[in-house]
Amino acid sequence: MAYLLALDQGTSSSRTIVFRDSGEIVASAQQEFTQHFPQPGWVEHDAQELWSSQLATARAALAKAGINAADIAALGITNQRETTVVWERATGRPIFNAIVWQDRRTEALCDRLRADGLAEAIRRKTGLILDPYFSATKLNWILNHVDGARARAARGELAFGTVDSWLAWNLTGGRLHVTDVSNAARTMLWNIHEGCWDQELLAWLDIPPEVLPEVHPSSHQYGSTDPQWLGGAVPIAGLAGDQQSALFGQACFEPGMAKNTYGTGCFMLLNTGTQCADSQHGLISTAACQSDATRHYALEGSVFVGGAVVQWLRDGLKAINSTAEVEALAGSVPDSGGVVFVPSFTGLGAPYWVPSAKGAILGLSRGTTQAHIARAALEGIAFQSAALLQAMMRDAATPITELRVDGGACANSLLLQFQADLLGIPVLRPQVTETTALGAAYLAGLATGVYRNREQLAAQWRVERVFEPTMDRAQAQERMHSWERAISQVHPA
Ligand SMILES: Nc1ncnc2c1ncn2[C@@H]1O[C@H](COP(=O)(O)OP(=O)(O)O)[C@@H](O)[C@H]1O
Ligand SMILES: O=P(O)(O)OC[C@H](O)CO
Repeated sequence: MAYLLALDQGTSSSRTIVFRDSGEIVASAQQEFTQHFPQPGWVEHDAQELWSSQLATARAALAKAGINAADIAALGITNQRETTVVWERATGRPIFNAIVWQDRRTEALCDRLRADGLAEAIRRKTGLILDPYFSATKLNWILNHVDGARARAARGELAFGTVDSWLAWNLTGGRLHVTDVSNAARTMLWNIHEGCWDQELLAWLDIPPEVLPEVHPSSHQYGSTDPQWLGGAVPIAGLAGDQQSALFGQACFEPGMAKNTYGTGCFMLLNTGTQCADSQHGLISTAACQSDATRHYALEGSVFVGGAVVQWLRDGLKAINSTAEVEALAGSVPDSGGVVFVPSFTGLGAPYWVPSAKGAILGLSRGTTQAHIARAALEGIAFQSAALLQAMMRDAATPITELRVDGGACANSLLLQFQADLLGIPVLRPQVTETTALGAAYLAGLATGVYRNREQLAAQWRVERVFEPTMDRAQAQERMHSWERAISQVHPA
């Protein structure tokens, strides 16, 4: 029996999980960190806090499991993607807060690139829709706004990385400046067809190549942790963006298999195999996890506010004391009473792509209570995900017959039942819903010989509950229409 350690650096919290090679959870530790909102539409994290909270949870998880570094076969890192860190190579100090994927400050730069007619060329090279979401414009912003950064970057004094790079750098005491294909694909600087940093993109985005990390497959022997951190050297053998990692952890290895992760945002990914699909319906193409020289791809729909709307019910509206309470509150009324909640607090992502959209609660009446709003908030998560699946079904070569789900908000059965009702296909919740972390553990285990192949991993996937659609299809369609009407009010065409 072997143990694998997964470091899962998410948007809302840092988490570490110790897995047995069977995929069973042995112990876990989690720590929230500060969200900084310096201006409307801006979202930042303190990169040092990301690292210190991640390290604290790694140590705590090992202690809870009663094991030490020598017992760990390998560790994998998975992370919130696109979030951009720039640090000094000499000192390891970040020169600015991490600019988080949700941050919209680079909208004007995106508009300029669009006006220059570059959106389509960027989409062809990267699979991405030109939007502030991705790292490139955030990196450009840091280089332009931090005193002296541009000159220092050109001299090779600065390193750029997504959060996986930043953690790998710190874990190895500054020996490794690396990332994997699934993270590189989110920067908008990586050519997903050729598998390389793209010189034209670097020129358009004004990024000096000196800042870039080395890129490897997601399952790869990257190096070892500095013994000072975990009490011994542990091989780092997996890096992956959290959503591609979840696709891997859900064992969606065959083309046509899809998963939706309900975390801070919602991310639906469909495996398209070795074919890079070209979406006609507002989805993006992205690199899936890679374990050898063969490139794999996924179609993705990204919803910027998913479970975060429940945090807003807790922290903003103060309708609940804990996120777990939302199910009981929403379940205390039979329906949303005509309320539709569009939770686009940080713009609308796929398939609409409206960076400037704001959230809205529509259909209020004298009878509306917090319970109706809570229910409409959960429905808003499901409506956004259903719009993604509809787009995916139109784009996909093969029909999607079921949806595997995971992430913090998938604990909510009311949400998943409504999701199945809207979609008209079964929604499958696995026994291990920490599939993001599991994917990273699997990638690390594959690179170090703990596992032989993907088939062995697929055999370990177990369902906990299947949510079958029960709603009449005409009613489901009418509900989707009410959602689309609300969207057109938030964002008049
Ligand atoms: N019972 C619940 N119902 C709905 N949402 C929930 C529930 N429990 C947690 N959440 C939401 O799930 C999110 C956390 O999920 P998680 O997968 O840990 O996110 P991340 O990886 O983005 O940090 C939070 O936004 C939280 O509000
Ligand atoms: O931290 P999560 O789970 O909300 O995931 C964030 C995504 O990676 C952003 O693209």
